[in-house]
Amino acid sequence: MSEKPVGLKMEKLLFVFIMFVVVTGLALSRNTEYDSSLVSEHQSLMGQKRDMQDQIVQLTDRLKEVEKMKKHYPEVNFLSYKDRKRILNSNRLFLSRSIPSSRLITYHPSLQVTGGAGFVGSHLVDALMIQGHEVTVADNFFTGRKRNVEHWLGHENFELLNHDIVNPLYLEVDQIYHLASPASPPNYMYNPIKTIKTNTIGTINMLGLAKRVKARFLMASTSEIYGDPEVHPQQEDYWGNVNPIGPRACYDEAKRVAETMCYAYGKQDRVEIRVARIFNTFGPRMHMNDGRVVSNFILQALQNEPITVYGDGEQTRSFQYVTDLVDGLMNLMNSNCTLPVNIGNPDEHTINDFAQIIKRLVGGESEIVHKPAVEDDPHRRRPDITRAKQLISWEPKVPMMFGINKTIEYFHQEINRKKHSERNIWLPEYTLKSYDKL
Ligand SMILES: O=c1ccn([C@@H]2O[C@H](COP(=O)(O)OP(=O)(O)O[C@H]3OC[C@@H](O)[C@H](O)[C@H]3O)[C@@H](O)[C@H]2O)c(=O)[nH]1
Repeated sequence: MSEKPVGLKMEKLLFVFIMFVVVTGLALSRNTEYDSSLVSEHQSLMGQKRDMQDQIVQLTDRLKEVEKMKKHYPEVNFLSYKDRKRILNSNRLFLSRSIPSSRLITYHPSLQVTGGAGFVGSHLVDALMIQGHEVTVADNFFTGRKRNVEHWLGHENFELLNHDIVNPLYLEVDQIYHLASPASPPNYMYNPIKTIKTNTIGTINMLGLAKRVKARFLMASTSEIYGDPEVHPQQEDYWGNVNPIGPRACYDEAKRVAETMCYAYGKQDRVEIRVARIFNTFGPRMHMNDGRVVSNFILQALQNEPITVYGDGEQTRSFQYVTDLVDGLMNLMNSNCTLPVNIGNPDEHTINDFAQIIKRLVGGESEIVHKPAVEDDPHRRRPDITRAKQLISWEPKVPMMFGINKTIEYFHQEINRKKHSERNIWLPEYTLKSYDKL
């Protein structure tokens, strides 16, 4: 056996040692890299976690805000589809070839209130909604306001259409409350032609709709059809005393012809009609610029301005609170009575008395002043409500002082509004309890 030289052995040993060092070094360096990549991965995960936690906090805050904004509707009665008299044939409108498809409205409410965003209309909407009906409002916002029905927007039983009834409207309804028209003398005199069109063409359109879908139709007529009455109190069979070319004629005569059209459709086309002759009415949600005596006097007294009595103030009016009127309209609609019915409170006052009452209830420094008399202003007005009592079991319940105080409260809030966000939404005065009998 040949002996390897020592130098060669040493070389080998050195080589093995170097290899050992190199391999170990490599292995060690790989471990370190592995560890550092784990650390950076961990750090990035922690970063993501923090981001997500921030996002969760932000989302939770937003959810809380949304919860705050969530609409809470007044509680409404639940009526089955059967009780709602809902029309079930959802294709019925589409089968009619005479209706342009752009005009088709594909849902099927059971009640329609024209002028439903107005003062009286919006209170009626409240009552019908709380009873559990599906209500469609058609309003052109000439004197109505979205705010009056804002508390129902988005409710599944409610629909609001920006629609002027001077144009035809096609939808499927069981009952039509036709209230659309300016009602305050300054408003209806401001645009007499529009007032005439709304009450004539608009009424024809709505009667046409009632005829097509076999809906019952209630016409909101007025005590003004009696004109400056020569009979006192006014019974429904009094024919009235109207100046056909005076400044009030656009309203008085248009409402008279609207009544005539109702009875013509009733006779010729068997439309089920109801006619309410509405006497002076007041309450919350009257417009600040309404111009009628109740809102004028309250606003003047609240702002310490002179209370303006037109003429000698010895003319009389009988004032009803709006919820009484709404009850009367619904009683009439659901009765068998096809005769015109006075809906008003026979509690009669001179305008001078009325100015004193408002001044006393509001307080303040206002003086009562007299302004020139209004042309053709009726001298006396008081409803005879015998027919309403007998045929629709209705009479007013709300004492005038109670109603006036509520109206003062409303106008007080209204004049103290400083920002648009202060909505002054007058919530429904009806609750489910009002309809215990349902
Ligand atoms: O600031 C005012 C406003 C009105 N008045 C008087 O108060 C009386 C009532 O006037 P309103 O304007 O409130 O109402 P009117 O009775 O003239 O008409 C009303 O009648 C019944 C409804 O159908 C209508 O809402 C409306 O036409 C009138 O004699 C009027 O001249 C004032 O003395 N001062």
